[in-house]
Amino acid sequence: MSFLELHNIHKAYTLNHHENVILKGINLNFDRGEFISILGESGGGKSTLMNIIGGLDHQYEGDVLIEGESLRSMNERRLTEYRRETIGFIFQNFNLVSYLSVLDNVLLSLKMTKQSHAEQVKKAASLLKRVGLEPQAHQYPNELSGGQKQRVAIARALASDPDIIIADEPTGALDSQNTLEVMDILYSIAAEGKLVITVTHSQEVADYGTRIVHLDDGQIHDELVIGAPFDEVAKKPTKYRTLGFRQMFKMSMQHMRRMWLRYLLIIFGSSIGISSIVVMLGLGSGIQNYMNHQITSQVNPTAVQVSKKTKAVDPADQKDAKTAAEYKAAVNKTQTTAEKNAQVTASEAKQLAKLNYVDSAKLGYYSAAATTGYQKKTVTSSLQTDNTTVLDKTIKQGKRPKGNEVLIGRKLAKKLVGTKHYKQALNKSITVKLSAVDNKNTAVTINRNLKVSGITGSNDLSMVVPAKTLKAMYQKQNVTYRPNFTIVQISKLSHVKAVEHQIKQFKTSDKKQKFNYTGIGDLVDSLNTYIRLATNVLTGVAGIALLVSAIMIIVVLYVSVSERTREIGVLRALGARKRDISHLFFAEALTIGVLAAIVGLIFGQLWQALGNAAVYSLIKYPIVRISGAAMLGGVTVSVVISLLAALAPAHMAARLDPVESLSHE
Ligand SMILES: Nc1ncnc2c1ncn2[C@@H]1O[C@H](COP(=O)(O)OP(=O)(O)OP(=O)(O)O)[C@@H](O)[C@H]1O
Repeated sequence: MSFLELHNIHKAYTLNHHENVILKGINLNFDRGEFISILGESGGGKSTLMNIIGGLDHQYEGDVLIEGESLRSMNERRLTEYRRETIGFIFQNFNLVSYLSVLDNVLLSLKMTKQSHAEQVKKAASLLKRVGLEPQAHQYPNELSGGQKQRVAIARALASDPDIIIADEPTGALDSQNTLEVMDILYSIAAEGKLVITVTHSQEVADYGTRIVHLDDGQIHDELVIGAPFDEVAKKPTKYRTLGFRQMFKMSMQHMRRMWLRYLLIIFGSSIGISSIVVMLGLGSGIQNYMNHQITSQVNPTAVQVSKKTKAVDPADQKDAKTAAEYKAAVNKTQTTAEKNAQVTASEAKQLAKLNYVDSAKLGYYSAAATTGYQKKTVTSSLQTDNTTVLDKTIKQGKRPKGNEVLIGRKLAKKLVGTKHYKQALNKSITVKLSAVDNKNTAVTINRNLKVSGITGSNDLSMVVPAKTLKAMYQKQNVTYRPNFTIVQISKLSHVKAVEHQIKQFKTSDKKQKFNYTGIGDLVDSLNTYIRLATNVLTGVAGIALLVSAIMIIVVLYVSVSERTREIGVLRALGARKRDISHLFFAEALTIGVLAAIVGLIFGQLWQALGNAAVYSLIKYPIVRISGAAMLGGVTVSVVISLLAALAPAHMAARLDPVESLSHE
């Protein structure tokens, strides 16, 4: 059994329904230490045969046996292994990876061995020394002569220490001096006990070998042994591995660095999409925050004022009155009835406090018909007991009322002490009067001097007094204190609607709605929903930019696949798996995605700073607020979109036929 055996190899191409038979039954045996020259005219099928031996082409009839193992029986994984471990390819047109240095080109093959990085670099350096290119280790292929390039290719082919070197017209593109040098190296490789198979149509080159095989018109015409094969040399076993994602990532980086302008532009383009998305989200949350800030600085949106739904009291008694005294009594009675109807009882407040999402329900009293007197002035005003709807933020001068104190609105202060010096109302004693009906159905005036503890920014004639004080004032005049509202404090703004819905469900005995409620929580919540909706629409529109960038990435990657088709062929010939090839493009997409996200976030921050600076003098509030979550979302979207964009190009690259890739022009 020979080391390598070809059994009746037939190969045909079908072009335009016409079958073109290239190899017509090739039977050949090869052994280690042989230096075989396959000699023949152009188009005779030499390269086709080499591709079959090298495991690149498996569309043929017959079989190739390597140490008795049939290539035909090998699956994809085993064939890749065969190319990686057994075969070293040298091509007529060198096929070096243009964006890798000489050293990295050689290392590419070594990366598929399990040696340490230091060992790999040492081995690469020694191979370059062997082919006389140590000084050029850090140069790039386009800085080398043809002969030098071919010597790099030889070093690369030797790097994985394969048993067979296939050199397809290695000197075809070289002058006689370089031909001599390259053939000397190939000879020395055979002398080390490897099987070297060269393809040539030069008799002079063929004469270097130990055996010449004439292949013409797809057939072996004759074989000529011109020298003894070299002895086999025992070699140290090499452990192999596949190219991992890290290696492919590194290669992608090297490729992107060489094509930096193209990738810079695509990263810039994609970053516009990401920055517009994060800025739109930031603007949405900024506007929402601003609106909420503006609203909540005036009112408490989580406090709902609940009062009784009342009907006008039938004044029948008044109509029936015969004397002035009877009429007065009827009027007083009507007022008491109205007050009773409007009363919110302690047990009702308790029921309201028990509703879902409600923290508390506190009773209070409101009257729209109070009067306020200061010196000789009397002003009709409203009065309410202190409660959580009166925000500290609204008190512009002084503080909340305690004991015999009252908090008044700015407008009332202006009416009482004059527009210019209204602040002087602070700490002044004013008279607060309310007309009421006592327990004996007699009209009385509730009256007390209260000290102005504070002035609110409110533009109405309002007074706020502590509930205790008002209660005491009522009791003093023998008037029953009947709270007519309760402040329902809700745990969260988003629960206001739900609580209001529950309040609506309270019914009177005649099945009518029992309570009215006033509050702006519902409105604020709806407003927030609209802003969120508008933000989502704007973000969606900004997302179109992302779609465009995804298309740009797809185009760039397709261009990249097309430009790198030969490189893909070389990598496959060196023993890279299909998956390694797709990793090459996923790594590029990942890099584009991450860099675009970073640049996009930087732009976003820049827009945020500019936008906020532009409107700050106007609203004194940062209108763009890019949150951490929006930034994280931006990065994720960018990376995911880039990877999705890479799917089709990476898949196409991985499925490229190695032979067609290598002959790609
Ligand atoms: N993919 C292909 N489809 C169709 N025909 C092909 C294909 N590849 C090669 N051929 C044909 O096969 C024949 C043999 O080609 P091959 O490259 O093996 O010849 P060769 O002996 O190596 O020639 P040269 O010395 O010029 O490199 C040629 O006639 C060529 O046109």
